[in-house]
Amino acid sequence: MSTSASKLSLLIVPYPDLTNETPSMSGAAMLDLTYALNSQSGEDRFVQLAEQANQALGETANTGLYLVDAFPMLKYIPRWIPGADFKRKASKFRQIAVALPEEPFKDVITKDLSLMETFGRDAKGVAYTEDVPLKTLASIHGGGADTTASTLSAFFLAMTLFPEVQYKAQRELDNVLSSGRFPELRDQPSLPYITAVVKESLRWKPVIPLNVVHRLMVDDDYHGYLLPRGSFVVATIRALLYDEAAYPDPSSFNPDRFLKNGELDPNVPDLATAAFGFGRRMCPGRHFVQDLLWITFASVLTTFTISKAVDENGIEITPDAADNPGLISHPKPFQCMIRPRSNMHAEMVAAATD
Ligand code: HEM
Repeated sequence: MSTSASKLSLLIVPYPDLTNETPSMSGAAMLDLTYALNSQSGEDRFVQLAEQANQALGETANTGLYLVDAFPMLKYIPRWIPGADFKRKASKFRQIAVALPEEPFKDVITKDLSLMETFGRDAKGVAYTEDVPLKTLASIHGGGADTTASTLSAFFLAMTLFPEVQYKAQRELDNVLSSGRFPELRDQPSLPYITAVVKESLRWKPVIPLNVVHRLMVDDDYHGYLLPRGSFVVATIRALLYDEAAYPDPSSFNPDRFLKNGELDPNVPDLATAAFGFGRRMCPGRHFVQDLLWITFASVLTTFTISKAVDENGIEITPDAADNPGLISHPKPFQCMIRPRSNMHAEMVAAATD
């Protein structure tokens, strides 16, 4: 076997469950972004901490799931009483919630004493205590990992189920990039279809379908309805992104809905306002993550083809497009095949990852 052929076979990967891979990919990216820490595998303690924290959040953040949400006095019952399972869970989750900010922060602060200097001072000129960077960095690390993994999985699922979209995206990439070159963010204006694939991935599989619950600080008026201070407000993000009037045939993965005459259509509602939440607490990572998704999708589609996996009889396996519900929603586990588009593309990937 020639060198390039052996490299190629190494890169052909049938993924038994792609949703297992994406959390390590995004977890590693978030660790690098927040703490400049390098993680090479999903076994990394800090990547796992973020995954565990998100699982805990998924189990607890749906208001009303536990009786204690409605009757706070239940928090005083002893742990050993039958039905007090929520207390045992809460103490386990608390350990994770404490470890998530503290462990990576300690790791970094012992190596880089200038971190506190970098964080600077508050508006009154007072130096921040360690609590501020500790919690700020953890909210970025924890907030970015699982959400991004969800959209990465949605993208691989869409490419498996909608090969015509993938083909169109690859044609655009091939036309714009001279062969042997990876895309760069500065190529964005020339690659509107890839931008539309990012938008459609965020719309097709809303990451936080019911948003994070908000509570009103003051009375509010909504079309004549009084919403008293203290009310919980649940924004149905999924309903907005599946609104037939704005997005006809919403279950189809159709990036063209964002385009007109080969350009992004400014008249299509800007979904970023819905997929990333609302008001003051709107996702602060939204600009960063859209670029991260763009460069990831563009690089993957430049070099790889994603297709259905086949079973032992050679029959294609069509993944179920359904979701695993939760505060952060993920596509159900699915199989797919990821292989380089050609020997040249295999060489490109091998050279970039050497
Ligand atoms: C596909 C990716 C992402 C989606 C769909 C998403 C979506 C959201 C949503 C819906 C919220 C709640 C907004 C609200 O309360 O109205 C949120 C909050 C937040 N997100 Fe994201 N997010 C993503 C990626 C990221 C990334 C990459 C980061 C960090 C780099 C991040 C950091 C945060 C933080 C810190 C909050 C809490 C903000 C606050 O409560 O003030 N997110 N995100």
